[in-house]
Amino acid sequence: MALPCSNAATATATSDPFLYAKGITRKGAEFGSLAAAAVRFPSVRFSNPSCRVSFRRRMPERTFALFAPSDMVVSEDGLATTVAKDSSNILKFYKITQNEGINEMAIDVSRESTVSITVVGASGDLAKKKIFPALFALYYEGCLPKHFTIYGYARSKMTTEQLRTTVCQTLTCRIDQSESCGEIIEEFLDRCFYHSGHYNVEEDFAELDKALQQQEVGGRVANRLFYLSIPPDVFVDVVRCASKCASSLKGWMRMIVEKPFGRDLESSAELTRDLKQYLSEEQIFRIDHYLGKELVEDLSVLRFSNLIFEPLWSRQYIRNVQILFSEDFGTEGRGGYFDNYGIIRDIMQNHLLQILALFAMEPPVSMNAEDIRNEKVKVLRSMRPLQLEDVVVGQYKSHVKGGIKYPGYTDDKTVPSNSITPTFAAAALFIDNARWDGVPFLMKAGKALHNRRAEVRVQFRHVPGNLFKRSFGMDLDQATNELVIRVQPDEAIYLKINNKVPGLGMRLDHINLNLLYADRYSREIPDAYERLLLDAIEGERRLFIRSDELDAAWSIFTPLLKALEVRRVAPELYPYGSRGPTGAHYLAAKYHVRWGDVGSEPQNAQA
Ligand SMILES: NC(=O)C1=CN([C@@H]2O[C@H](COP(=O)(O)OP(=O)(O)OC[C@H]3O[C@@H](n4cnc5c(N)ncnc54)[C@H](OP(=O)(O)O)[C@@H]3O)[C@@H](O)[C@H]2O)C=CC1
Ligand SMILES: O=C1O[C@H](COP(=O)(O)O)[C@@H](O)[C@H](O)[C@H]1O
Repeated sequence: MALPCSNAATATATSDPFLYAKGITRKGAEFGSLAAAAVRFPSVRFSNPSCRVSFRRRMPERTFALFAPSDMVVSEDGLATTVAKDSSNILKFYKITQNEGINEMAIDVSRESTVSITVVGASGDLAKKKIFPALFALYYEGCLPKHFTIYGYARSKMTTEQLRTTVCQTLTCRIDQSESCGEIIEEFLDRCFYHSGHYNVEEDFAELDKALQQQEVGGRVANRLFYLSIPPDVFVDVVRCASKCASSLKGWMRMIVEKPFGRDLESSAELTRDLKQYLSEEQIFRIDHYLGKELVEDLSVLRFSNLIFEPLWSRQYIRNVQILFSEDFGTEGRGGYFDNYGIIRDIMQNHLLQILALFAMEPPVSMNAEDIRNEKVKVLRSMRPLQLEDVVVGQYKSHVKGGIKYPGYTDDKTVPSNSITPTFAAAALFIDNARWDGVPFLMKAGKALHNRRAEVRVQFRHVPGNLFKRSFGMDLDQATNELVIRVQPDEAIYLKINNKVPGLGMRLDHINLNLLYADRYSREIPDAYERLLLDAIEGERRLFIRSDELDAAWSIFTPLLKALEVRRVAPELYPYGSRGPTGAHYLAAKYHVRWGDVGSEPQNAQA
């Protein structure tokens, strides 16, 4: 459940023998109604900045467990003293909460354990671009455990100094605290090391293990997180070598696995089978970084914490849902990878489908990982496998604009010149359940389009017997409400409504009720990888993909992917920087839909 960022968590004793915990969780929620009786230490104040608090529902036991460190700061009056460790390291608390049911409260005090994070594939693009910067941002925000070490691992020969120099070039500081930023970067880099080795050689991982042990000092529990930022064909080798030769003896071992998880249902199931020879499902953290995006996480909050939305969230009021992704650049530098996958596997089967699942699932029993993932699996399993006639594919071709020549997809040297891999796709999907029967869920994803954007657009039905239809002219579609959740850039939620233009006449205006994040929230939105890395360190699985979810996702797309390949369906060519193939409009028209991202937006839709 909600995990607070270390320095935001405080728990203060009220009266003996009760403990009252109060703080702001990392997710921004306040927790305060947690009261418990401490059996051993009646009044405790957790003022340790590296102390982390989590609590989750656990029925039917009537105890809270608190993992107490030997050096936890404990005091009746807030002053620090040291507490002796009890033999089990566990303090028991009885629940007194009225509203929350029975909770387990666990304090994972990082001073007791170390975390070693090994970025496998540290010489690569993702490691440099996303993983190291995200780890630094977490360090900068005080969210990493007190004792941590980061190891880069790859075949490239590099010294620790060289890794630090490379990583340093990618680090940026959050503006408001820039004064001591150089110092913080230095501190962070001091914790970064590099070890060169092959991905399939156990001895190399045994050497890594020794190197990790050198940092894991102080007799603390040593936890290990591996981030597999490597091509998928070496996933299993690394998992085998790491689990045999570099797993943690006393603490946990977790593996973050990057996509692609296979190419279809069979290869994905095979990958899962192979990984499970060495790891349990609980140790596998399949990452889909879209789940770490602020507005994607907000979908559940929007739906389930606002009375006004959930009653409208069905076929009764919603005409269609559109999940859109566009990039204004091509596969530059990643053509070799991309050509083997294409846009449907790269974006639709994972990122867009995850958004769809969160959008369309039934309310979960709780916000716990398993409850949410159960609902996602259910809705995915209610979806019809995608048919060839409900898909349009495209590929970008070169285009000259303003005297600049933009390359076509097949101009990339790593792409075969006769490639028919789609760089664009539009699809109409259906969920055969009571809530969504007959509602088209349209997806559109493309590279080298006219803009970079990801958004969900919910188009509502026409107002029955609309008294104002004469004011709208012939085009009633233009007058229907539309809710837009803009994931990026310029995060926003806005609702298109009709409003009377002030004055003596009766003229109607389409206008937005607008929540632009930049206007409302001054805090910088964390990168998706920050949230996901922190969750993996904390063992929070809610934003990671479970294996049955993955199977359900592949079942929807695999028949289509096979049909495209067997029939060698030629993509419709579209110019680099355009809005994509015109076929997408015919597909939408087939279901009486107009793409919401085409045509004019009300004036106040922009950030
Ligand atoms: N880059 C991105 O934006 C995204 C990437 N991903 C996924 O993350 C993972 C890493 O991506 P990215 O960093 O771009 O990948 P890279 O192609 O940059 O590969 C990462 C590292 O893996 C090693 N490597 C590359 N090719 C091979 C090979 N054929 N056999 C063995 N090792 C190889 C190289 O290290 P060395 O030679 O030093 O061993 C390389 O530096 C991939 O699974 C990718 O699909 C997912 C989302 C976005
Ligand atoms: O997973 C991937 O995502 C990126 C887009 O991510 P974003 O966070 O920048 O929107 C995409 O470019 C890449 O092809 C794909 O593999």
